[in-house]
Amino acid sequence: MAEQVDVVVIGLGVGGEETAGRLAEAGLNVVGLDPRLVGGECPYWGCIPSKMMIRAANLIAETRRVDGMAGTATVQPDWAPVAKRIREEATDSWNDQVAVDRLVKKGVTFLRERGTITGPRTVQAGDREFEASRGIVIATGTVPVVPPIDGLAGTPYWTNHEAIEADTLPASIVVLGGGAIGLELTQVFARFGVDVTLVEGAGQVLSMEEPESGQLAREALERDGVTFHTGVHAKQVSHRGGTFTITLDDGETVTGEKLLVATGRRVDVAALGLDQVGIDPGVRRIEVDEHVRAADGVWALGDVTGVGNFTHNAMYQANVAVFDILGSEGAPEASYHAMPRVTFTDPEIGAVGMTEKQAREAGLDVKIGSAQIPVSSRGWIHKAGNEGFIKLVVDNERGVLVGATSAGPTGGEVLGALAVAVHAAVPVYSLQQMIYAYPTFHRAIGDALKQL
Ligand SMILES: Cc1cc2nc3c(=O)[nH]c(=O)nc-3n(C[C@H](O)[C@H](O)[C@H](O)COP(=O)(O)OP(=O)(O)OC[C@H]3O[C@@H](n4cnc5c(N)ncnc54)[C@H](O)[C@@H]3O)c2cc1C
Ligand SMILES: NC(=O)c1ccc[n+]([C@@H]2O[C@H](COP(=O)([O-])OP(=O)(O)OC[C@H]3O[C@@H](n4cnc5c(N)ncnc54)[C@H](O)[C@@H]3O)[C@@H](O)[C@H]2O)c1
Repeated sequence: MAEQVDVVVIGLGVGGEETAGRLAEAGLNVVGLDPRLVGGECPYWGCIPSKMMIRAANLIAETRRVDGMAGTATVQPDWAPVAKRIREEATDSWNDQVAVDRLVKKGVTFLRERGTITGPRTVQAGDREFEASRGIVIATGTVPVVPPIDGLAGTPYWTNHEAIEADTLPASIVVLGGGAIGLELTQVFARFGVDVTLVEGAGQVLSMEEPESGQLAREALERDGVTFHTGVHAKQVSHRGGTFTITLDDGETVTGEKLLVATGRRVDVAALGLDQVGIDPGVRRIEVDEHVRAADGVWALGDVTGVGNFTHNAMYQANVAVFDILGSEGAPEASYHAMPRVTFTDPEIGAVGMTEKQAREAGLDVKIGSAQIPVSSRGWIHKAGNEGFIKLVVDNERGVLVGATSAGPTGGEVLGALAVAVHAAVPVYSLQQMIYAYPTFHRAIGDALKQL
């Protein structure tokens, strides 16, 4: 006999945890299910520990910049404090008791179980079944893509989990995939003295962003000693005597003590019972409308929707779902035209909205404005580590920005101003009349606007 509740949330990563907690605080009877850790990828194997690693790696790089600018400094990189901080401060050694207690305190019934949809409003969790009168929220995230490369399966390759959990670093590593995960971790490893070889199948790294961004990231990582192979795929992998040997499809071989597979993410919903609610179980992502509804009485949010694999998107969609489920007045409608994203390499590469290519493919009358950070006043003062640029993508017909990139020492922070401009469709004329504080990095936005 199914137990009666208001809402069942399947998956308690950042999106599901937020949704379950807020609905329970609003007085609904909520069941939250997750067989793994409450909080999901971001706090345990994603954003937070990886940014701790990046903070440490950037300290090393900044120290190396002292020479010639502020005296002399030497630094002896040591992974031990980084691993300790990740274990003790970020993840509690991958124990979610604090998060579970927080959720339960909000009133959520938490079960460490996998959820399976068994009917339009019913979910099985272990030996219990729940009937959710308001509906079901799917927030099951993604899992790493492991390409079907000959010999790869069965080898002790790393995904982001093993990379984040590493107590010690190898002498060398091959990184497969030059997206956000590949680039961020590659730079960390390289700055801690690991010999890194990065293999990217596309013609350049960070291929979804502006070509200038990929070029900038590559040059920065090459300065850190990274070797790149772009436009080639791994054809064969072997692991013998503690060494990975990867044969590429151009005939070259690369070797490393470890192999990190960072070739993207995929949804894993085949066994979720989506057919019970009229959704094809073979989907590559669960499509949602502006209220993040996926079907009658079903909401989906976060990475599983394929809108953008970012914590801020999961939180954004969670907010939309909460308002809709509660039937609140003035419920917000989701819009993704100003989706921000930041790759936390040094220089940081922030972007919002469309790239130039996407805008042209959308048939817009595109105009581009750009500025180089090293020749801006702040960039020139900054000197060592000042690489970066601003690129603005304008819809000339509407006279507004539809996209922008901000790369540089604080590229992710400077992005904030550009995100507002794209989000609110601030007229370019108005942006041109703004006063940009001197001498800030964000003042380069004003320089780029002068070209329009
Ligand atoms: C190395 C790395 C670095 C990252 N850095 C950033 C960053 O700096 N900024 C940023 O915005 N994003 C970053 N991300 C992405 C971010 O982690 C994700 O976008 C975010 O975690 C998505 O949240 P989610 O709730 O959709 O899914 P997840 O966090 O993946 O959580 C999904 C949960 O669902 C559970 N689940 C799956 N199936 C079931 C089922 N059938 N029943 C019950 N539970 C189930 C899983 O166990 C999991 O706990 C990073 C990711 C990685 C891997
Ligand atoms: N700072 C951030 O916000 C942040 C950081 C890390 C991850 N993330 C999110 O996590 C998700 C996963 O990150 P990711 O870097 O794994 O994925 P990604 O999709 O960003 O990049 C994967 C890369 O691997 C390449 N690739 C695919 N198959 C390959 C193969 N067989 N050989 C060589 N290269 C191959 C692709 O061309 C692509 O460049 C991303 O969607 C990202 O949004 C975000």
